[in-house]
Amino acid sequence: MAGRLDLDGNPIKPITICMIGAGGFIGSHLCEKLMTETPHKVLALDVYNDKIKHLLEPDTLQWSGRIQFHRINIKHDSRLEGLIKMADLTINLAAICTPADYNTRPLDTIYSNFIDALPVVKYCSENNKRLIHFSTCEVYGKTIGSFLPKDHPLREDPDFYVLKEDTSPCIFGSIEKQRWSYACAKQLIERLVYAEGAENGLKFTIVRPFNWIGPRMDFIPGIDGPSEGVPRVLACFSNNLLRREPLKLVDGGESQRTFIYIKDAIEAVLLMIENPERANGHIFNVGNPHNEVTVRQLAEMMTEVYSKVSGETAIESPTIDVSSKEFYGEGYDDSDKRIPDMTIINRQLGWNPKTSLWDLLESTLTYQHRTYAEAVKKATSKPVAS
Ligand SMILES: NC(=O)c1ccc[n+]([C@@H]2O[C@H](COP(=O)([O-])OP(=O)(O)OC[C@H]3O[C@@H](n4cnc5c(N)ncnc54)[C@H](O)[C@@H]3O)[C@@H](O)[C@H]2O)c1
Ligand SMILES: O=C(O)[C@H]1O[C@H](OP(=O)(O)OP(=O)(O)OC[C@H]2O[C@@H](n3ccc(=O)[nH]c3=O)[C@H](O)[C@@H]2O)[C@H](O)[C@@H](O)[C@@H]1O
Repeated sequence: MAGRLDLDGNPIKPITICMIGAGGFIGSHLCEKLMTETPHKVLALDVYNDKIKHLLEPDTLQWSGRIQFHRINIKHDSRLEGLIKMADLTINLAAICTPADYNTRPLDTIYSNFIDALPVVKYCSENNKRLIHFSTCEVYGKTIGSFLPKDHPLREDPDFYVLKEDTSPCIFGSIEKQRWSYACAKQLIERLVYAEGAENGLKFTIVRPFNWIGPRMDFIPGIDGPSEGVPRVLACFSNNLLRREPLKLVDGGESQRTFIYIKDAIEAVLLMIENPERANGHIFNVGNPHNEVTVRQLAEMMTEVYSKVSGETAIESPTIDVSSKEFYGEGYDDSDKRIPDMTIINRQLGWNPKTSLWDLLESTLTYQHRTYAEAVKKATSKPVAS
């Protein structure tokens, strides 16, 4: 760890980071990276800590003393400002960010992604502290190309679908399509952070993740989360595979996504943390433009990879079509395609993703199988109470 240098060859000084939402999927990987590869200290804030328990106990861990967990709900906790003041940098990850909530709990979604983030921005600005705020690729909404007729040649033109931080518009559906409550709240908090930078000199970086996936993402319904809960697609499909049920393709599984391995993405965040001069004032897409698939192709690939890692043959009909109304309820809508432009992050931080979709699914599904297969078997073999 000694002698670590930033991208300009300067020694990296140890800092204290106030990480809000540290107990979630991204937070747990970021804490792990910071503890194992850097000398930085983390004040880890969250309402849960199950996903970082392995970093907090026991006291003999080489980094004990460098990570401190604070069980705090930022909605209502007067300790928040003090913790931000104690740190050099605040990273805000806290949010409701599962699509099943956007149209069914729009108020909670808007409060979580906008109102609850306001004091964090304010305390950073007033106390002259640097902020890395987690937004989302969903702020781009739909592509311009999606409004062209299906067979229009311009749909093939990258100008009509590649998403660029500084030039692409944000295109959402109508208000009754409540799916966009999340994207719209994230867009407004981005605008607020940006304005604090412009008017009051806040040093900020905004991250727009494009479908980061890997171990510890969300939960498996009925095992470590509610039976009726609907997590993001990786966990939905993992759950179906573990239970030997068909994978559900919403509206035919035609939407396209680019998936990036969490460990590649965390490398990008570490570069932002340790190169403030290069990261401040920027909005960064963080994704893997080479890993594009339709959701149907993702289902097929996950089925194949899961068979390989579990040694179980796939079921006879591995997928089933469901309507979005049936799966998510009224007010659902979707992003059609998400290809991140990588020019800015490449220029500022020299970062590129490495892991192919096949490889990242292989390591992630190996983890899912090892972590959940026994528990699912037990849960499904329980006799039904009469
Ligand atoms: N995973 C992705 O690919 C992805 C993509 C786009 C955007 N993001 C954004 O990145 C951030 C982190 O995402 P994630 O995938 O780790 O989600 P996650 O749900 O796993 O983590 C969010 C964490 O924030 C905590 N939290 C929520 N509200 C809180 C509150 N009021 N007080 C304290 N803690 C609170 C939750 O308990 C949770 O542990 C979110 O802002 C999300 O919108 C993630
Ligand atoms: O991860 C991201 O970058 C962002 O996008 C996600 O949104 P989305 O990609 O639509 O969410 P997923 O639940 O991962 O769904 C991906 C696609 O799979 C489909 N899906 C999902 C679950 C399922 O069982 N079947 C299925 O076909 C969805 O309809 C959607 O088209 C979430 O909004 C956020 O976590 C985040 O901000």
